[in-house]
Amino acid sequence: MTFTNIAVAGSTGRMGRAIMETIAEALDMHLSAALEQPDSPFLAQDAGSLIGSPCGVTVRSDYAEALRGSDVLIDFTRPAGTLAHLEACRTLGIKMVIGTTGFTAAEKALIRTAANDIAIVLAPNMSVGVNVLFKLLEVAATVLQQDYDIEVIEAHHRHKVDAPSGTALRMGEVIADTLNRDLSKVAIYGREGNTGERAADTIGFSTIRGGDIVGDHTALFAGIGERLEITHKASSRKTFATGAVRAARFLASKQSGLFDMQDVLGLR
Ligand SMILES: NC(=O)C1=CN([C@@H]2O[C@H](COP(=O)(O)OP(=O)(O)OC[C@H]3O[C@@H](n4cnc5c(N)ncnc54)[C@H](OP(=O)(O)O)[C@@H]3O)[C@@H](O)[C@H]2O)C=CC1
Ligand SMILES: O=C(O)C1=N[C@H](C(=O)O)C[C@H](O)C1
Repeated sequence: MTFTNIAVAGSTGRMGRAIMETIAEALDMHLSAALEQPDSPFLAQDAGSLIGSPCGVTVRSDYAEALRGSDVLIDFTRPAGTLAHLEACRTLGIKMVIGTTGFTAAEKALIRTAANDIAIVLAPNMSVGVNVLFKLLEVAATVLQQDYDIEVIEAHHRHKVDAPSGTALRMGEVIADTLNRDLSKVAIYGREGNTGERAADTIGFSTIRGGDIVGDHTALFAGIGERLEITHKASSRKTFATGAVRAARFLASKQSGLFDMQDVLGLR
């Protein structure tokens, strides 16, 4: 059997640990590098010891050097970190699975450009359930059209730093695209004070942060006399980590191009 050498960025973070656990369970994957920031207290420690199975791969911050010999980098960090790793991967010809959220439009354009040279999967949510939810939103928006007011509600743990979540924003994009609306013009990010009546065609976003909520997302279609709610609740980060490793496998046959989980799961 041939192994795919996987490097993990943000390796000591919540997702980094879940991804290293999933790699450790996979028969066709090998952890080749574990990356962290230069001030990380985990530098030089065995990355496997963080998940209870030492593996001889130490946590390193010299990413341009540490990445040599890897086939794919799985990156769940922050936009600044991902963009630094992107340049190194482009130089070294290493493919990327990017789960980081919170990119600006300009930052997403940088990722799109890099995908001319390397194959990249970029997705704000790697769970199968959320990617099915995106398809359900297309059906709901197509049938319900402008007679229903649309709101996206998301809830996450107290440590999350970006809002609305990348998944909520993608839900808004899917709905807006289906209805031929421009999300940048119709999105309402929270309401306060004397807001006036709800404007038709807007898509509202509400954010909840608290405790250890892994990730809940609801699309609400509120009409007259009824409302439809489509909800996904993640109860473990394992679902995202499994999706990320599946995305790394998908990239084996790709040399360049930008893909998302709809491509990986055959939902396009
Ligand atoms: N696509 C998906 O399915 C999912 C996406 N996410 C996204 O993944 C990202 C990470 O989430 P989570 O694991 O919970 O976050 P954590 O804060 O637990 O982990 C982030 C890790 O990245 C490191 N990091 C932060 N900034 C940089 C940088 N500039 N360069 C290199 N490394 C950096 C952190 O190091 P340090 O601790 O030293 O700051 C930490 O180890 C978020 O954007 C989140 O929204 C999360 C879950 C699922
Ligand atoms: O930060 C998180 O935790 C998550 N972030 C992703 C997002 O912003 O959509 C996906 C998931 O809901 C967990």
